[in-house]
Parts: sequence; structure tokens; C-alpha cells
Amino acid sequence: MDLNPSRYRRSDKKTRNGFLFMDVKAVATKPDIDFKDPNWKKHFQEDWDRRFNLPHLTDILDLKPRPTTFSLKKRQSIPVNHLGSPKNIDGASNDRRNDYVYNDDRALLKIKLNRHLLHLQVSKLKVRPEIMVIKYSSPNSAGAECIDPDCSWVEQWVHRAGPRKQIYFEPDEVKAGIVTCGGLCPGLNDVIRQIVFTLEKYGVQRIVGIPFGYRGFFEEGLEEILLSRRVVQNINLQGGSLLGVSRGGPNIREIVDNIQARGIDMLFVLGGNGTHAGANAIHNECGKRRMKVSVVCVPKTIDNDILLMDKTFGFDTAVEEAQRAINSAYIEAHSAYHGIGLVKLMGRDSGFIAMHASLSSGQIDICLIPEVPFALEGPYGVLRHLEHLIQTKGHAVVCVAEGAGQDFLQKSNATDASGNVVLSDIGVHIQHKIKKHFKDIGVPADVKYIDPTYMIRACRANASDAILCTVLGQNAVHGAFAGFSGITTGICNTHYVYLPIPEVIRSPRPKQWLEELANPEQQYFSRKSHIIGWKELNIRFLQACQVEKVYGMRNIDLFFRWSEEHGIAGKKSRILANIDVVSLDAKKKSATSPFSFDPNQTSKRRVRRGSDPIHNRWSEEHGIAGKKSRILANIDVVSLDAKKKSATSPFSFDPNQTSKRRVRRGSDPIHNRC
Ligand SMILES: Nc1ncnc2c1ncn2[C@@H]1O[C@H](COP(=O)(O)OP(=O)(O)OP(=O)(O)O)[C@@H](O)[C@H]1O
Ligand SMILES: O=P(O)(O)OC[C@H]1O[C@](O)(CO)[C@@H](O)[C@@H]1O
Repeated sequence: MDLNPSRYRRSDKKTRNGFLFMDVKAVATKPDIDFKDPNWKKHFQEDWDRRFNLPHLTDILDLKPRPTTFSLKKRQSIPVNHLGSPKNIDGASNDRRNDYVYNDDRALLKIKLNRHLLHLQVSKLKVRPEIMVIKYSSPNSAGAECIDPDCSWVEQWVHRAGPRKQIYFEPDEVKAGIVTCGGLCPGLNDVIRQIVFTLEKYGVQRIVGIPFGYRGFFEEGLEEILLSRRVVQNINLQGGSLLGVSRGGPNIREIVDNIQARGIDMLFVLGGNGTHAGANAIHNECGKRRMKVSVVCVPKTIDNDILLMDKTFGFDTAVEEAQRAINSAYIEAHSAYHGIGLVKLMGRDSGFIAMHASLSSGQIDICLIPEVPFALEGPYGVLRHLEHLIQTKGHAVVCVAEGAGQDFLQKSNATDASGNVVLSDIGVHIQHKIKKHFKDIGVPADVKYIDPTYMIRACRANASDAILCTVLGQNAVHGAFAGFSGITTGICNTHYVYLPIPEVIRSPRPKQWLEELANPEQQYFSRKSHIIGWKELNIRFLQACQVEKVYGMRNIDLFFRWSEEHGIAGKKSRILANIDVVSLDAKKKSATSPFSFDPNQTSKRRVRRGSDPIHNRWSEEHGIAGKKSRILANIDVVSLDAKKKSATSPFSFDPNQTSKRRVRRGSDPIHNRC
């Protein structure tokens, strides 16, 4: 049984300069497991161990280790016992104090098990004692995932990161290089700084920065930058990269020629998927030439789309910054008559930033991400939902990831220097569509478009990212000294680990989630359970992507739309129904009061709607019949216009308007937030 069908194929990538990259290209394949084979689990785990085995310099070179020069002990005060005398430290406790990690130390990445059997009754479990270890109703509770029909345990262990007791380099002979590639990311300087600090702790004296990414290896006039504790001491206080970044660059052979010429023994590469692919190719080429060079990556991307990682540094900061833009859009929208705020956030292939910023801000009504196709027009389209939001709330805020809805736009086929497709501007497109739509239906709408693109990444790392960067930078150096090469370091399932590069560039991370979406067992995407559906979908998204645990959902109307045409696996079903429209349709039929309990409505909202004539609008054609329904009252555009003109309208100029507003705001905690 071959559990490891060739996952990688060679691919040539042409840059603007005409250089070719020869490298592995991600090809996602599912392991072909024959569950009827009684030994499948053994094979699976053997395959896993082989895949996640860390490439080591001794795989190609005959090297002898030496005791490490890294010790935390030097900087610690001598431990004393309760009488104040120095403690008797034996070898073992000394190791522990130095935090050495042994090569056979593993961190549990995930447990795979079959979800189906978890729902079977205890009687069945008795027959299969090995699955009784999971005591909870949902496999998610145990952070596990099912693969086999019998739901047995299959652990996935990966190598723990940290300093080893034995190292494979003489520190005073080492020349170490650091390079930062791809786009900017908060925290690059923090990682550079920690790498330099840690190298110096080992005793390395020759540390250089390669300027402007892989370009620095060949572009004339780009000199390497000498690095030391003194140089990097305060660089973490600034955003950007001390070394500069770039896309594109020379081919792998040229880079390795240059590494050889410079005499670099350790190369620390900070970057995203493309950078990792490049680093892996450099590692392979060094191996072919039997060079003793350790290539270690630190995953960097605000997009957070690197496989297996809980999160990549810079992501947290980007989300935090994105929230500021969302808040501005919210303030604009909320303060305008029929205000619609539109925020475009980065995320070429993934919606992590958009999704997290939307969830954390609590101010987003519609979140559109590349992973989920959506319709703009039609009864389940975004525009129709916006209409509804304007009618019911009086304002709306939309967040769109830059890679979302590219189907609507004309493709230029242009690529950047790294070969990444240059996307068309979905934000501008949606903005035009919204304006046109509201003009066409004769409803005024005040659309404000905010594009904070570079602002969310051109900034200093926040506290949480700074901590992550510190640990990752240190572990990168420990990995290199331990003799590993062609590895990356990250935080996976809350553990700091080392992973072989090919495993993290196998496919972009959101694909995992799309696979989940396509699972027909997931009933919560059906129309009936639409309210559970959208919440569940968000939680699923986060869990599937192994981001931080989600303890509860904010009370927001975040949703995804699935166009009728799209459907998954040929089904013409909307995966996720329009929560508001569908639920309101249901309300229409049952003629229940809009004040009846709705888990999506806070008490704040009830107060606001009841006391705020501005929001008490509902068009005849959409609306709920019934005079009692003050919230969903007549929002006929003509009458609205009339209201606007009349002196009693809250929208007309009125010297008392401010006091009215104060009254409104006073009674409305939502407005008070502004
Ligand atoms: N398949 C590949 N093989 C070799 N090198 C590559 C490959 N893809 C990209 N690179 C190189 O890696 C560097 C960074 O790639 P890219 O611009 O795609 O950014 P990235 O690492 O994916 O980061 P970001 O998340 O910012 O996009 C570039 O210099 C590019 O030339
Ligand atoms: O404009 P640049 O520098 O190419 O960077 C844009 C890209 O960077 C990323 O944030 C990745 O870092 C993408 O989401 C985005 O498309």
C-alpha cells in the first residue's frame, strides 16, 4: 500500500525577468488508505513518520556532533535551596534547566479518528474498546479528526522545536545569513532580532542580512548587511524589514552559487508559501552539491494560509489593524443616511484576515472571502441582502477579502515578479455595483469604500505576534545548530515544532476547509438549519483551519452566500442560506412580532428599533403586514422621501436635530459606542 503517492511534481515558474524556478509545486492528494488492510494503521503511521521526518545534514554528509554551546544556565542566578546554599544540580536537572529537547521528542499534531462511530451507542463501543478513549459527543471536542470507518486512534506526531544537547556546527566558524522574502509582514524585524540574539548566544560572530529577499543573492550593488546585537537591538520597535523584501529573483542555482561564494553555513529564510518553495529548492540544491548548509524557514504571512500552522506571525497584528478600518467604515455607515461601509482587506487566496477581523469587530454584516463563491445579484445575492439591511437597520458594513469574487472581474492574466496572479479590484467593483443597484431601485445609499490594504501590514507587530516571533526566531537557530535543513518552524496545535518544508507547502491552507464544505454529511448547510448554519460555518472555518479555539460567536449578522449557480459537487443547493432574508421570510409567514425572541437580536436592538423611527422602516413589497410592527414599518421610498422633506423628519435640517440625536443615542447603546 502506497500511502504517499507522489504529492509533489516539479514545476517551472517563470518570473518577469525570465528566470526559471525549478521546484516542487503543491499538488494536494489524499492518501490512498485501504481500511480493509488490518495493518493500515501501522502503514499510515509509518508513512506519517517518514513524511514528517526532519531532513538532516547527516543524511548526505558524514558529520560528528559536538556538545552545544547554547546554555540558558549562564544567564541564570545559581539556584539555592531553602537554607540559601547552592542546590546540588545533577546532569539530568541541568539538562532540564537548559530546556534541551531530545530528537525523539514529539508534539501531538492531531489525532485522526472516525466521527461516525463516535455517535454509536456505548454497546458498540464495548465491542471496540480502542475507540472508548474519546468520551465526548463530538470529535472536535478532542481536537480530533476522523479518517477511518472504524474510528480508531491514529496519532500524528511531529518533532518538537528547541535547543538540542548536541550541535553540528562550530559556532565561531559559522557564517549565518538571514533573508526576508515576499510581501511585508509585521514582526519581520522581531524575528531577525531574535535570530541574531540567539546566534550570538551560541557564539556566532559572523551574521549577515541578505538585502531585498532572494534578489539580494544576485542583484549588483546589493551588499550584505552586517548584523549584531547592537544593530538589531531596537528594530522590533519599527514595522517593515530591516533587510528589505522583494518578490521574484534569481533561479535556484544562482542563489546556491552565491551562498557558496559568500561562505554561508546557515540560511534563515523568512517568507510565505513561495519563499518556502524557494528555500526547499535551495536546500535540495545544497544537498546535491554536498554543501554543509542548513536552510531553516520561519513562516511569515499576514494571510495565515500556511498549512498546519495554528497561526503565522503578523496575522494577529494585521487583524487588529483591519479592525480599525472596519470601525471607521462602521462609524461612517452608521452616521450616514442609508450608509453602507465597504472595507477591502488583504487575502489573495484566503479569507482569514477578513473573517477574523469581521468576527472580532462585531460590526460587519456581510463578509465575503475567496473560499466561498457568492452571488451579487439575484434573490440570494449580496445586493438584495444589503437592501434588506438598509431597510431594517438603516446601515450596513461589508468586508471583502481581495481574492473574493474574482469570477465577477475581468482577468488580466498579469503576474507579479514571483509569478503570483495580479488580482482585479473586487472592492471597487462591489462599490460600483452597490451604488448602481440602489440607484436602480430608487433608494438612496451613501456608500463609503475603505481600502486599508498596506496599512494592515506596514506596522509594528503587536504583543501577541512579538511573542510568537521571539520563540520562532530562537527555534530557527536551534534547528540549524541541531543540523536540520529544509525545515520550517511554527506553532502547531499549541506546540512549537519543526516540520519538513514540503509538508507545509503541499496546498494552501484554506483548501482543507473547502474539503470540509464538500462533505455531504454536514447537514448544517441545509436551508432548514440556516441560523445554526452560518454560526456553525464560521466556527467550522476557524476550527478546520486550526486557529485559536472559538468559545462563542458574537451577535453579528456575518454570513456567507452561496449562489444558486455555484453549489458544491453539482448540487444546486445553496450551502448556506441567507440568514436574514430567510428568517424574515419565515417571520412574515408566521406574522410574529419582530419583538419576539430572535437569537440574532440583542436587547439593544430591540430598544433601538422600538424607539427609533429611522430604523422602523419596511417596504410594502418586502414588509410584514401589520400596524403593530413598528420596526418593520412602511419604508416606501416615496414616503421616505416625503418624510425627509417634512419638518418632522429626523433627516431634515432641524436645529433640534442634535438634541434629537442625543435622545436617540441616549436610548440606544449601539449609537453610544460611537
Ligand atoms: N515555486 C517557487 N520556487 C522557487 N522560488 C519561488 C517559488 N515561488 C516563489 N518563489 C520565490 O520566493 C519569493 C517569495 O515568493 P512570493 O512573492 O510568492 O511570496 P510568499 O513567500 O508567498 O509570501 P507572501 O505571503 O508575502 O506572498 C520570491 O522571491 C519568489 O521568486
Ligand atoms: O502588493 P504586494 O506587495 O505584492 O502584496 C500583496 C499581497 O500580499 C499578501 O498579503 C501576502 O502577504 C497577499 O494577500 C496580497 O495579495
